[in-house]
Amino acid sequence: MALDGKAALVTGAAQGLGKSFSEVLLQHGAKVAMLDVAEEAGKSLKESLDQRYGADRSLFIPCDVQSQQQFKDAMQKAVDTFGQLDIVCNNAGIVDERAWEEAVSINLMGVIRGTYLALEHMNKLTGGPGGVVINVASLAGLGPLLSAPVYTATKHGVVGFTRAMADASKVSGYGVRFNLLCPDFVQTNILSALTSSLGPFAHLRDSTKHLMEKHGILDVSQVSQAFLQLLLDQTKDGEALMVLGNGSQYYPFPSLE
Ligand SMILES: NC(=O)C1=CN([C@@H]2O[C@H](COP(=O)(O)OP(=O)(O)OC[C@H]3O[C@@H](n4cnc5c(N)ncnc54)[C@H](O)[C@@H]3O)[C@@H](O)[C@H]2O)C=CC1
Ligand SMILES: CCCCCC(=O)CC\C=C/C=C/C=C/[C@@H](O)[C@@H](O)CCCC(=O)O
Repeated sequence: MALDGKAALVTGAAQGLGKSFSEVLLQHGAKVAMLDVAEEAGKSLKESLDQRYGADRSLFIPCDVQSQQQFKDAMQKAVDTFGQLDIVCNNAGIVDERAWEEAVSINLMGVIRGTYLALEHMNKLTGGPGGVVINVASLAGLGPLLSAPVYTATKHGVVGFTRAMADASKVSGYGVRFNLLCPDFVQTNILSALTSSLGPFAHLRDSTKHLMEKHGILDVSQVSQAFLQLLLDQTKDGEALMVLGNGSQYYPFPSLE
């Protein structure tokens, strides 16, 4: 299978998109370390996956991506268990326009933390095997959502950071590729909790609901198939794959050179 012998780590893996990414990785032969703060959901998922794929193919590690020590220890445990890491998906994220510092801490700082920790283990200049990092942004990382300005900021930050890391890696010779997944609306807990997530911008929820009606709502399986497409295309580096109701397409970033 396409990912035989590969070892992956996914954050926010216990539910929603991260759960779907973990299942696709296992279906295609990879071993997966699943990190999440949702311990019960994570343990339940691990039990289910053990039945389908065997206990040695996956690992659930309770981890808050806001904690440097927890994230460092979790990634080290994954490397100790699987021998190395070839794939890291920084997926964990929230929408919370009231507790906006937490949204920045998870959505942006957590992605930066996971990217830097992944590079520590993958960097060919320091004896690593190389690899690929896929950071989960959003269409809100490419265009603003007026009902969620901080969420928009975190996702725009993930886009800019990931593209800069791809360029830095190419010039430095790290042997690590960095790409972005930018899904449209997807039916997960984030969408279900939307009305309570917008804080001072809740009066603008109808604008986003109209956008959801216009764009449609994706199933997690549509996004995880795009995740696999991005993962398997080794020509992609510094690219953003948009996942839309009518298919997936790479965002045409303008050249500023
Ligand atoms: N659902 C949607 O419409 C879209 C979601 N996204 C992004 O996809 C990613 C996954 O979100 P969904 O699966 O939709 O939401 P979800 O709420 O179903 O799953 C998010 C997972 O992340 C975990 N998590 C939250 N904070 C964490 C932390 N501090 N440390 C570790 N794990 C943590 C949660 O426990 C949960 O299992 C997020 O980055 C989100 O911004 C992007 C575009 C669209
Ligand atoms: C706040 C809900 C976030 C839900 C999780 C997501 O990341 C979904 C993002 C999906 C689509 C985002 C589209 C952004 C479009 C903008 O470029 C602009 O066209 C929208 C203008 C209207 C508006 O701001 O509502």
